[in-house]
Amino acid sequence: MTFVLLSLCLLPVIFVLADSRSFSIDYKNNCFQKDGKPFQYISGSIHYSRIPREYWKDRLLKMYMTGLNAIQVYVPWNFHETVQGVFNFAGDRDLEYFLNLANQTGLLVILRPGPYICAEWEMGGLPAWLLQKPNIILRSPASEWLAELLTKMRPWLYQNGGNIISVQVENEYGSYFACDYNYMRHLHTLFRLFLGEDVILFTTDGNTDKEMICGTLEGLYATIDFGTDTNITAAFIRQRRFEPKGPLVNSEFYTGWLDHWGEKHASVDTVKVSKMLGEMLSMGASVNMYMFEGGTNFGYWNGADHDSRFRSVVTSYDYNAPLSEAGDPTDKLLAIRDVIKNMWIYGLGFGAWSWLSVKAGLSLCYVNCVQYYGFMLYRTTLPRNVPEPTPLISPLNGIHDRAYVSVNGVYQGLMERDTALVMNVTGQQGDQLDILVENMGRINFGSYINDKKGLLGNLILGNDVLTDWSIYPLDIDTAVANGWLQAAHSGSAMEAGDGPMIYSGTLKSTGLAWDTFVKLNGWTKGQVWVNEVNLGRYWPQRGPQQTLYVPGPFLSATQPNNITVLELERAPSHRRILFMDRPQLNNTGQKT
Ligand SMILES: CCCCNC(=S)N1C[C@H](O)[C@@H](O)[C@@H](O)[C@H]1CO
Repeated sequence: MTFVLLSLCLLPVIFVLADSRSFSIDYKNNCFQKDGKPFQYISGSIHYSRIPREYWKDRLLKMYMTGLNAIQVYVPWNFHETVQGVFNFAGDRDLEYFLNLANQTGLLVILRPGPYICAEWEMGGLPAWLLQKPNIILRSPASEWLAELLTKMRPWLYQNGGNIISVQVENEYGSYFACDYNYMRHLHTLFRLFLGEDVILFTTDGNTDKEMICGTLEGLYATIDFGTDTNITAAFIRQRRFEPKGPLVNSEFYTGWLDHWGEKHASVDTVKVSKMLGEMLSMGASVNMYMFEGGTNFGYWNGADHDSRFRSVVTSYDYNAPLSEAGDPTDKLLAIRDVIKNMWIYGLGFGAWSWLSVKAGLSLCYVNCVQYYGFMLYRTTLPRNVPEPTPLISPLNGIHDRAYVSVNGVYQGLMERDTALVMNVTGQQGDQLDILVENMGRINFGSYINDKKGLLGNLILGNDVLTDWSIYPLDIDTAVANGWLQAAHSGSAMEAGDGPMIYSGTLKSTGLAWDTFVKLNGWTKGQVWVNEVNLGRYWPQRGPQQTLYVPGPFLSATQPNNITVLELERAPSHRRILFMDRPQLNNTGQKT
């Protein structure tokens, strides 16, 4: 059976009333229509939650200058409702300001409000406080959040005078084990309730029959996603099985890929990306490039994956994307720009015809202690003398995710989820045992997203089950923001020893506040704050990322900048950190 994939969209002679705006699907001519004329979008993903507000305009302009006519945007629920019932759309969370900038820049918007978004973002965008509810069922309707968000978004719909041309419901739901059509129907009802009947609602799923079968729903336009290792024709044939008519759409064409700690920096070939983009566009497909600008997982916002084992995503979301993490154009961007330019040169512009779219017995985890991110301290005493090295065991793999162990303040070593479930300890009965537990980001994809953090199971020392824990949520971010740590350390030049230690210093202002990249050469693993901003995690010993991006707006050009480093394992005797003019994202395991 031959299959016509060309999506010719001939120019119909329709006069559109000046003040009527519409964006719809033309099922007869297999394309989108904008104000009655054929429309093919060339879009790029950009996540405002990963870029300082001061740089949004810069990134959007660069995307426009590349030739894009649309952007695709995730809205992370936990970014806007970190604490239940407290909605935050200010500053770096000012979504409407971002939409307005895009509008001013001439970019249309494909909005993806989830409520689950995946995105290598903490718990796929779902707020950690959901896990406080016993027996919570994740990926469920989230009516209050959707009411709050979608009510805000309605005026931004294209047909209402804004720039949102379509809205995605959920995210690759077909990849989730549940395959619950009633959940998707409930979301569909909510989206229509708050957004009205006109906006295009769509789904995106991976390029397999199972994913498309479980992720699609009558009334939601089915789109597909795939990268450079895919046969375009085969993928669009699969989409056609679910949408026999209407535009061909690749909603996530992977221009790069994500990095996990300990793995090689991802890289996707520029020639492959530009060649496939050109082929899809010449078939008349609408394409969104994922990512076009990746940005950074500041603070604790990185997610994690769990296939054979837990794998935490690194701080940089550079993604080997056309615009680098710091917003610099790459050769990949230039190649993409040429592809799009050629589309225009051959008169395939959109105006013509577009081709061919806690005094417990057992430790409590984070959310029960009302701390969702970062670090928790679990403290108890040794039940007996252990003069000889004695195994401390997490029998149920209950370390979520890394534990730094000290006895009477002397560092003993570390334990790690999936990979280091036992270590040796010595001490006297009654000695203080401290376990500092680090949350390395909640799983954002697949069946394990209900990813609770902390000590989730008993620890056993020799033959003794350890109990009588005291639990301390460590709000280090507040301590840094209030300068409590500088005061605590002033004058006490502590020896750089092993184990968790806070270091602070100042970066003298140079009259400039430009972008820079901090390199912690010889350090092991920890967290960095510049002034009161938590830059994210560093782990040069494991790589591949060796530097952390420091956006200029985080620095002062006139005042000394406070730098705070929480080193979790071992600091170098020199205790220096470097501020460089370029990133280093591709060295697995630092070469000290
Ligand atoms: C390692 C498994 C990654 C699963 N995620 C996949 S396939 N992806 C699809 C997902 O929709 C998007 O949010 C991103 O998470 C993207 C990967 O960058």
